[in-house]
Amino acid sequence: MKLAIVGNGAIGNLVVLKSYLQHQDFAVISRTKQTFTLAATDIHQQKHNIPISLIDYRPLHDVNIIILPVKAYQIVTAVTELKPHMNNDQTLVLLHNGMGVIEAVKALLPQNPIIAATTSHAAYKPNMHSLVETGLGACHLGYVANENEITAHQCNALLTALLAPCTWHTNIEQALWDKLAVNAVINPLTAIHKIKNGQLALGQYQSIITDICRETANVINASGFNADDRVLVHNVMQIVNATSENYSSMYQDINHQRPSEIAFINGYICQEAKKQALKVPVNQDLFKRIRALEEYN
Ligand SMILES: NC(=O)C1=CN([C@@H]2O[C@H](COP(=O)(O)OP(=O)(O)OC[C@H]3O[C@@H](n4cnc5c(N)ncnc54)[C@H](OP(=O)(O)O)[C@@H]3O)[C@@H](O)[C@H]2O)C=CC1
Ligand SMILES: CC(C)(CO)C(=O)C(=O)O
Repeated sequence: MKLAIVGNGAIGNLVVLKSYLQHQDFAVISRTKQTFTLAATDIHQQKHNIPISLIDYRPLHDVNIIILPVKAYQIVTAVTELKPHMNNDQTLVLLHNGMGVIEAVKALLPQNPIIAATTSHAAYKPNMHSLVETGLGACHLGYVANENEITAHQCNALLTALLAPCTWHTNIEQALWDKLAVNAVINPLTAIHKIKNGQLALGQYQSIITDICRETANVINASGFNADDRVLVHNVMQIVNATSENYSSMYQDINHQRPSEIAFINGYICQEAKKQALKVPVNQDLFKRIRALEEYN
C-alpha cells in the first residue's frame, strides 16, 4: 500500500518522519521542487536524516491513500489541483484543524472515499528542511463520504501505525467539534499572548479558558451534538500539558506573518452561534483580535 503526503509542513513532515520510522512506503507532493534531506528530531530527541524524493502528480496512480495535512484555507485549492490526477478508488484523508470545508471537498470529489481526521500530536518546523516533534497526542478519524469497509480498515491501520493512538468514529463530526473546542482555546490565546501551549496552565488564563469553553459547549449542544463545558476545560488542559513545549499552529502562523485558520475555528463557532441565535462575545473578541494581528502583519 502506498501513501502520498501533500505538502511538507509541520504535520506533513511529522507523517513523513513516522512513515520513515515504520518503513511505510510514502511519497511527498510538494511545491518545493528539489529533493532534500529532512533533519527530524523525534520526541525522544533522536535525530533522523530522511531523504525526501518529491513527486509531482504523475506517479499518483500508484497511490492508495492521499493524506492532506494543509491549512483549512488551502484545502479547496489543493484538492482542485489533485483532482485531475486522482482515480475514484483513491482515499483522501483530510487532516486539519477547524471546520467548514468538508462539504466543498465532497462536492469536488463526489465518488472518492473521504475520511476526516484530526490530531493533537504536535510538531514544529523551525525551517524548510527540519522538523521537531513537540508533543504526543491522539488521532480521531471517520468517513465523511463514500464509506468503504476495506479502505476504512486500511486507513485506520495506517494512521494507528503512524499517529497512535487512533480512534475510529462512526460519527466523526462529534470528534471534530471536540477538537475544535480545544483549538478555539489554545490557538488564539497562544498567538495573542505569544506563549507556548504549556503556559496556558498558569492561573491568569483559567477564567478566559472557562468562558471560551462555556460558549463553545452551548453552540455544540444547540447544533445537535454533545458537550459539557467542564469536560471541554479538562480536555483543553490535558492537551496543554501534553503539548506544553509546542508553539501552536496559529502562534506559528502569526509569527511567520501567514494567514491563520481563525475563520475555521473561532470564526466557525461564531457562524454556527448566529444560526442558533446564541451570543458568543468571547469567541467574537478572539476572532477580531487575531484578524487585527493578521492585518498588522
Ligand atoms: N503544527 C501542529 O503542531 C499542528 C497542526 N495541526 C493542523 O494541521 C494542519 C496542517 O498544519 P501545519 O502542518 O502546522 O501547517 P503548515 O503550514 O506547516 O503546512 C502546510 C503545508 O502544506 C503545503 N501546501 C499547502 N497547499 C499545498 C498544495 N496545494 N500543494 C502542495 N503543498 C501545499 C504548504 O506549502 P506552503 O508553505 O508553500 O504554503 C505547507 O508546506 C492545520 O490544519 C493545523 O491547524 C493539528 C495539530 C497540530
Ligand atoms: C494540538 C495543538 C493545540 C497543538 O499545538 C494544535 O492542534 C495546533 O497547534 O493547531
